[in-house]
Amino acid sequence: MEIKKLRRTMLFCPATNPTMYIDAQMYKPDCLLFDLEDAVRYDEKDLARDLLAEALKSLSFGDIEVFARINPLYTEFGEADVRALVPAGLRRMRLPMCEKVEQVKELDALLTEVERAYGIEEGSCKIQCSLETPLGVWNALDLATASPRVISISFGAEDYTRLLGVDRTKDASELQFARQRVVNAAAIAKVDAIDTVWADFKDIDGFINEVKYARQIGFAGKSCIHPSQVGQVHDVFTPKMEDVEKSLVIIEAAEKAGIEKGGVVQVNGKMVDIPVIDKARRIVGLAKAAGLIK
Ligand SMILES: CC(=O)SCCNC(=O)CCNC(=O)[C@H](O)C(C)(C)COP(=O)(O)OP(=O)(O)OC[C@H]1O[C@@H](n2cnc3c(N)ncnc32)[C@H](O)[C@@H]1OP(=O)(O)O
Ligand SMILES: O=C([O-])CC(=O)C(=O)O
Ligand SMILES: [Mg+2]
Repeated sequence: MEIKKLRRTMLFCPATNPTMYIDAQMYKPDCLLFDLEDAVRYDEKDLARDLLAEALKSLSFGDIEVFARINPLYTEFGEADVRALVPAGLRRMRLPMCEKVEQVKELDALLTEVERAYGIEEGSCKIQCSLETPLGVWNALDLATASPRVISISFGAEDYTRLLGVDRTKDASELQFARQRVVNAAAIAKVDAIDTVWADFKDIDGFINEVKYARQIGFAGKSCIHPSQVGQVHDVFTPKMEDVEKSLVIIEAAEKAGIEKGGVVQVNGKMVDIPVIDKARRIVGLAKAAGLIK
C-alpha cells in the first residue's frame, strides 16, 4: 500500500514570528502549520498575513508540507487570508471552527474563484477541516466529505472542552467521544485524522501517553506546538523495525500461498488472511514513506 504523504506532525508556528518560522524547518516536521488564527493578536492579523505571504514567496520549505490555519470566513480576516496567501503559493489550509458543510463549500467556492483568477490549477488548493466545537465533531462525516478538496480533518480539544464547559484532563475521558467520532469519519471519507495539541509541553510522559493513544485509535498524526514534540511524535507514529520485518514475512508468505484475494495460512503460529495482509502492507507503506526501508 503506497502512503503518499505522511502527516505525523503538524508544527504550529505563529505567523507573526519570522525567526521562528524560518527556524521551524530545522525541526523537520512532516507539516508546518502557520497560524493566523488564535496565536495571533487581533491587531496583528494583517501583519501576520503579510509576513506569511512574503515567506511563501521567498522561502523554500523542501519536503515539508506547508499549511496555514486561516481565520474562519465568518470573521473579517478569513477571506483576505485566502486572497493573499493562495496567490503567494499556499495550497493547504486548515479551516478552524469548522461546523457546517456550507462553510466548507464557501471556502471551496472562494478557492475556485482565486485559482481561476491567478491561473492556478483548479482544485489544487486543499482543505483540512478543524473540528473543535461540539457541532463540528457531530458533523465530522459530512464535513470530511463536503468537498473533494478536503484531505484531512483535525480535532481541537482546547476549544472543544471550552464549549463543552469542562476541563481538559490528563486522562482525557472527556475527549473520548469526539476523538472516536473524528477517526471513524476520517476512515469512511479516506482522509487523515490529526489529533489535537498538547499545551503542557514540559510534561513529556503525559504527552507520549496521549500520542500513543491517538495512534492506537486511528489518528494519522498530531498537531504540535513546540519543536521538542516533533521527534516524540515521529517515534510513536513511525513503525518499529521489528513490526516492519514481521509484516514483510506476512506479505511474502501470503504471496507464496497465493491468498491475496482470499484464503488463509499460518505464519509463526498466527492466522494470516486478507485483513492481516492489508495491515502488513500498510505498515510497510508507512515504513517506506518514513524512509525506514526502500
Ligand atoms: C489551542 C491552539 O490554538 S494551539 C495553536 C496556536 N498556538 C501556537 O501556534 C503556539 C506555538 N508555540 C509557540 O508559540 C511557542 O512554542 C511557545 C510560546 C508556547 C513557547 O515558546 P518559547 O517560550 O520560545 O519556548 P522555548 O524557549 O522552549 O523555545 C525553544 C526554541 O524553540 C523555538 N520554538 C518554540 N516553539 C516553536 C514553534 N512552534 N515553531 C518553531 N520554533 C519554535 C523558540 O523560538 C526557541 O528558539 P531559540 O532557542 O532559537 O530561541
Ligand atoms: O486544533 C488544535 O489542536 C488546537 C486548537 O485550536 C484547539 O484545540 O482548540
Ligand atoms: Mg482552537
